[in-house]
Amino acid sequence: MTTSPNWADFQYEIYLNGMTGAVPRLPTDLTRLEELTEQRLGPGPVGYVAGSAGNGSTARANREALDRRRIVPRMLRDVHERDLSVEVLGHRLPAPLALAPVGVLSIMHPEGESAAARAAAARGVPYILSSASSTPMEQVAKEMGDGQRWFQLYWAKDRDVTKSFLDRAKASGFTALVVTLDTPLLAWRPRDLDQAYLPFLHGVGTANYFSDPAFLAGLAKPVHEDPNAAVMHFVGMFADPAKTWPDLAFLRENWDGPIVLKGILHPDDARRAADAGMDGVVVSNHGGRQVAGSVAAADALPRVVEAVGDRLTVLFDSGIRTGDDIFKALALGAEAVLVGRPYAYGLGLDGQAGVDHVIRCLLAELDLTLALSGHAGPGTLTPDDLIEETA
Ligand SMILES: Cc1cc2nc3c(=O)[nH]c(=O)nc-3n(C[C@H](O)[C@H](O)[C@H](O)COP(=O)(O)O)c2cc1C
Ligand SMILES: O=C(O)C(=O)c1ccccc1
Repeated sequence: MTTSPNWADFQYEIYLNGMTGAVPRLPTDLTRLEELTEQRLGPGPVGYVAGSAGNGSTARANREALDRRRIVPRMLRDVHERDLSVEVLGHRLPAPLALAPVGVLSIMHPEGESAAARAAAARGVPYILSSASSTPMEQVAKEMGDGQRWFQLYWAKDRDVTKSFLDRAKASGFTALVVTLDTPLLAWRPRDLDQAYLPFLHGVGTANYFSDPAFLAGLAKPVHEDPNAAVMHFVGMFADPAKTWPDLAFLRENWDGPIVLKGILHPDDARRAADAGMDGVVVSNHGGRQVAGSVAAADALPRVVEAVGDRLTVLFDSGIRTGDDIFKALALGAEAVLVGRPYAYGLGLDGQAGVDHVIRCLLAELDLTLALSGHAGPGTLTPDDLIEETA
């Protein structure tokens, strides 16, 4: 009995459609989406999505660390029936994939996070809604039906706002909480600086705040009377560089479901997460958008898995672009991966259908890579399935 769809069927579907002359609306090599999106949407919004910290070396290192690891395929291991499903945080997922929290998605498409969330829900893939979404969480939740939803928390300075977000997320059916720790400040991002472009200064990505009673209580005037003051209030409070490990107790007390800390790169921080009663970590450097010169996420992953793999759920993101990238992250010990920019570009190019395309390409390619490498599912992957090339 398989609990997961046959993801590789997408390949047959494409070739069958080709018999009537149809080709996919978007490229199946997802690394081409960034350039296409830039051609269609122009440099402003795409610059924000594609941009990273400093001179881009962290984002490049993320790719190099995945590329440097090569798969060693095994033969004659009966892979005719495959199941990509995995158990993550007490839920069975149809594949080891979730959509990463990406804020301000209305700069990519008018339906923004709602369209991405619907695409994820339709494939059974968890959607992690950003605190900085363009649409209030209640609305996005409603559009997801019974799709799995996790809420990403930007841990605000103001306790009342944080508490209010947690209560709203709970009431809207979000099951897991993903707390992003690597963005207590926005990093030095030259592409945004050179364009002097930050979406939320234009009121994009503030919907959860501007619809929040605790946030609104801190404003002297209603948002429509003084939108600039509201934006400045958001900028001053959306994150808090003064937070320390003991502060996690507040989140643990106010959230019943699993809590995952996002942005963990050091094994000692992973151990502290476990000691603080957290349920998981996302090994991530925010897609290279925060610390310029940071360790590549895939290079940090094995040490974190070694430190806490037996105690915590270890997830991974930063640089995943293909099915074989997912294979590699799983072989290094991640239980599932998140993908960020590729689905944002899919959204920009073709709305919900574009996000669906990205999900199907990634999982079809993962399925085929597993099969061709001698694996009927993620469960048999080990670090031994990779070799690391030396320069
Ligand atoms: C445009 C953009 C906005 C993002 N917004 C958030 C956010 O609101 N919260 C968060 O935790 N991470 C955010 N991230 C980081 C992603 O969750 C994820 O860590 C990263 O995109 C993974 O790398 P990848 O883009 O190479 O897949 C954002 C990333 C991008 C590209
Ligand atoms: O741009 C980002 O990477 C990000 O995480 C963010 C932070 C604040 C608002 C929107 C997105």
